[in-house]
Amino acid sequence: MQTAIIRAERVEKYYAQPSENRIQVISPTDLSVVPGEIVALLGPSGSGKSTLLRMLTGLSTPSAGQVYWHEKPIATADVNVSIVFQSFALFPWLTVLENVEAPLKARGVEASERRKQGLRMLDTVGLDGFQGAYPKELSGGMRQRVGFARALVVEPEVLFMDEPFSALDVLTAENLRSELLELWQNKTIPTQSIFIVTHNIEEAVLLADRIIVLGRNPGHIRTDFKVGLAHPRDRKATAFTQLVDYIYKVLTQPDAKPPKLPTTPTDKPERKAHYQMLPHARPGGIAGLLELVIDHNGKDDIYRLADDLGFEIDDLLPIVDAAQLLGFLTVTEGDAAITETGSEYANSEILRQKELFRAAAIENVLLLRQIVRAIEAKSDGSVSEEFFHDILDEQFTEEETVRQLETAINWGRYAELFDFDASRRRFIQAEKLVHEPDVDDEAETGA
Ligand SMILES: Nc1ncnc2c1ncn2[C@@H]1O[C@H](COP(=O)(O)OP(=O)(O)OP(=O)(O)O)[C@@H](O)[C@H]1O
Repeated sequence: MQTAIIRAERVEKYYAQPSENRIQVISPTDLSVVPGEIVALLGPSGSGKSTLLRMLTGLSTPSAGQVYWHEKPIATADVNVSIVFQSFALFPWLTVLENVEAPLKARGVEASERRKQGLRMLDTVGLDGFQGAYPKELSGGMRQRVGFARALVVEPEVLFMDEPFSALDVLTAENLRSELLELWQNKTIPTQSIFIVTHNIEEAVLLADRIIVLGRNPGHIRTDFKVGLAHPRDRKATAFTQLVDYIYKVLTQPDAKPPKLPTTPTDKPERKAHYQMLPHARPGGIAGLLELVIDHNGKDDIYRLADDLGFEIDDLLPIVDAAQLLGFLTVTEGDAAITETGSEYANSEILRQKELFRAAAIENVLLLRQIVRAIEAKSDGSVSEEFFHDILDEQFTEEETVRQLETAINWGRYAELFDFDASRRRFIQAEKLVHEPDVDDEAETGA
């Protein structure tokens, strides 16, 4: 067992809320970064990837638990890490060389030595000749090269990267990725370990020796496994695509225990949320996806569907999730297959579609069921949004609570389960559910 450079022990993060409640963003988590590996951290938006990265670097203090740097509490240790950011985060008023020298200056390195090391690093990342340029004169790819040079010039023991390639076009990203890998494999840089946060599953499988997938609400490790593929990796190789499919599967089934991997992942017990997380998808989008799956003979690989649609997988996943939640789609081994109800839904005319959606929503979505029950239980047939806000607030962040309610309103209105009075922020009975001739609008608004 290798000694960890960084070791997080039961780290947690929560944020205070205006109300008394606090929002837990990371649940107690153990995680070690050991020498000789590239670790990729994947997870859906909001699962706490950046939060975890910030705690591991010492930029942010855990609310509970401890991070150790070579077994010393990180706050008291002489930490040698660098971070490359998605947004490059360069100083626009400094030249390329001055940007690269900045961290050396902060460490008190003398001017001529700074210049020497800065120029050498610019050379390493392919930017020799650009030392006098300003960031605005450079392309995105070159700016990120400056970002790398600035991070690497201090010879960090661990190099952290937060989505370093996602602001770049596909070809530039590919190019920069393989150059980084080359620097690492040839040991041109003395960095002991690289920790990369990414949204891109293929990127993780291309680069990483170990992949960690986070789940959310609150953030927790769903699976943490080694990637046994030799470099250079071939995206078309079966072992590669199997691994990509496996990770899609883990990500598209947030409530399932991660399945067995082609290699052996360390499965962690899965936590069950009281309320499922409603995926933020619109009914129209769900119907569109189902039609597409039908066009593909009722079954297709999610990854290929995203490709065909020109969608980022992150944009498609909520729609897939929603269709799955409603029982219109099943996802197995990264393949989405339409169910009988899903097929009927996609092929029906609008009123029948609404009926099917209504039945599926009531059956499968706790929040919608509760809203309908609450409206039915109230003599005035209306209930305030605040009531559900307070309940959801216990489980989700403020931002997510608002989004959950927005999605619930959208689905509930579409399915005619209820209506929503936006001026009074109240859920009200849907027109068509009002059977009593004497219950009119006035009675409703008088509540
Ligand atoms: N200062 C803060 N106060 C309250 N909540 C916060 C704060 N910072 C982050 N959060 C919440 O913590 C959760 C995790 O955020 P984080 O940025 O770490 O996630 P992420 O996985 O990196 O997301 P993304 O992939 O979208 O960048 C989110 O729900 C976010 O809204």
